[in-house]
Amino acid sequence: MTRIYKEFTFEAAHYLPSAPPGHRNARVHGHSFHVRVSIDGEPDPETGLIYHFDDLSAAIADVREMLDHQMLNDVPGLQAPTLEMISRWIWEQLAPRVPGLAEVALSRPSCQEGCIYTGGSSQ
Ligand SMILES: Nc1nc2c(c(=O)[nH]1)N=C([C@H](O)[C@H](O)COP(=O)(O)OP(=O)(O)OP(=O)(O)O)CN2
Ligand SMILES: [Zn+2]
Repeated sequence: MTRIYKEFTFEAAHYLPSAPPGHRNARVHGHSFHVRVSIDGEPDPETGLIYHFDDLSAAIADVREMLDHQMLNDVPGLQAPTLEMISRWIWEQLAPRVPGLAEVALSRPSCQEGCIYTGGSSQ
């Protein structure tokens, strides 16, 4: 198995509805997010490609457009925009059009924290 990946960044605002009133996480604030999207597979013997980066870039651009400079809480499906939920949401957008999707790794470099979603159970 071979893994390829593409990275992108976006800036967005959010608040955490679960935070207690008055807590700083309950107030609207912004973050810079970094995302790495990974695909597993075997290179096609003819082309040498698992999946063309141009196709991955096109799928990522559509997802980025929905997140960049947005209020994440207003994005359908992101009413609780934690790293856990955003990484899962990115997976759900990409999975129908990216064969072999293996991992969505989302981080906030300024906070030294992140989340890795690899699909599977929603429990
Ligand atoms: N398990 C999780 N815990 C928290 C999340 C999360 O997504 N998953 N998110 C938050 C808030 O978004 C909060 O803004 C993050 O706060 P913090 O870790 O304190 O980082 P900073 O506010 O210091 O980030 P800066 O960008 O450096 O200001 C809380 N918990
Ligand atoms: Zn935050």
